[in-house]
Amino acid sequence: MSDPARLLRHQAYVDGRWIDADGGGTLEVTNPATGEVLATVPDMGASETRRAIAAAEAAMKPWAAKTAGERARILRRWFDLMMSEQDALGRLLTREQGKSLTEAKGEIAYAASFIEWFAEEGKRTYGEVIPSHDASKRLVTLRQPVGVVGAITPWNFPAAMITRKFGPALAAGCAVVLKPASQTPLSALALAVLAEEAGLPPGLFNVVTGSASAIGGELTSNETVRKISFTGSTEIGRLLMEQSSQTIKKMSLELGGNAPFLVFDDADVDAAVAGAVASKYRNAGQTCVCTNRFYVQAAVYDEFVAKLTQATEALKVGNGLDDGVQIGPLIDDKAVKKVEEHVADALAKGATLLTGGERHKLGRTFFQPTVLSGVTQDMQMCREETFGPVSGVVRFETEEDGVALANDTIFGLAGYFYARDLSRVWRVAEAMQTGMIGVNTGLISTEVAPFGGIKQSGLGREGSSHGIEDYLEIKYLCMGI
Ligand SMILES: O=CCCC(=O)O
Repeated sequence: MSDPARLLRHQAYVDGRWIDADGGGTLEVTNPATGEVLATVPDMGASETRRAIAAAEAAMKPWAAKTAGERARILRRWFDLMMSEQDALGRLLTREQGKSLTEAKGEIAYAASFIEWFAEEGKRTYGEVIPSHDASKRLVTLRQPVGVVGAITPWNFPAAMITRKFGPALAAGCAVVLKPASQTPLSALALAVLAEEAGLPPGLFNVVTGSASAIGGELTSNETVRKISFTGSTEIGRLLMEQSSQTIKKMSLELGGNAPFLVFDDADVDAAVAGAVASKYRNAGQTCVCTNRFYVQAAVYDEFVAKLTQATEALKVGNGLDDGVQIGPLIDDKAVKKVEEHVADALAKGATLLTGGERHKLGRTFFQPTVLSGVTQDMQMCREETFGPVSGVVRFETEEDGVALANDTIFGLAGYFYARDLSRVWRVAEAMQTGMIGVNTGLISTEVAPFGGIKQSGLGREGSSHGIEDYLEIKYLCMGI
């Protein structure tokens, strides 16, 4: 096993060099489970970002000129290194983010899977020969890399949200400037260490740490950047879209969700409870596809609520590095305050607390896994993402009512439902307004399927054979013969 210290970097990575901020400023990265300062990273801004963009532009030309197979071989080495360092990367991720080590190591495998998948997909970016409208002309399309990409990634998946963008971008022949979340830059820097060791040429993978507004402002206004790929809140996505409108950039936005989870009266309730726990409590409820609202049909409501409460009470809360822990701390105090606000709002409007409801006795940002029944659509927890370990359950009567409640939101990322009647399964799947649906399952994420939302949950798809499209432009050639 390698020395884990080699993966813990205190400098940003630009043009193949490890560098400090121009002004020497730094930001602390802390462990949310203990408060320990893990490292400091450079507090950079617009000028360092501009240099990273220039380096990316220069690096992209020879990279795009390579064959897809040549690019794939380097990406494959990066994948292999990530998998051989799965334990060290997972531990670092748990320490900066808080999720359990089992989930963190799972995230590393998930992150690596995007590199492996897109290394191969890069070989299949076919053009077309179009049957011509004119006997003296031949029509052909090429697919070419979009250009320099600005990527902005969140703290809840500090590794996988990076590779889900870098995998297709690099495979397509692009170069990327990344602004990782300030709470979790260490995984990003560790990935850069491994990319360098894999032989990725300098300038293709740049990590600029520091001020979100200054770095984001430069990425969105700089003409060299031809695409922004962002995962985070709808509010910030809107701002980035507005800022990018001046230079008309291509946008991939994976934004907020408010995922409904419906249980119909023909469902296998035990399976629904297992799916509910998997979907709701993943990463302590801090996942954009985590269930946010439960809707349960009247006939199975009491049984579902009782079993969900029992399963929730059995969850082990603690430091993600400790054995058997399933729920780690929330990312920061602001996150806990939002959860508290949603619980207080629900109770004030008539919901019933069945378990949890408060900060955990472990202190810091730990919160008790919570279940509330008698939740209604006007409560904050049905209107916006709670992003914490809180299950609010709403009762509904008819299938139409359930679907209408599920669709009553500006968001449309993921949705889930449990039902056994085949006609109902098709009706509900077609009627639900989300980009992804888990039917009789609470886990849907994989590199081989298209991930993304509709409505105000975003634009574009990541992962799958579609995920590389966003990093390619179609060029049409009309050839007179
Ligand atoms: O929270 C964002 C993404 C989570 C996932 O890919 O399942």
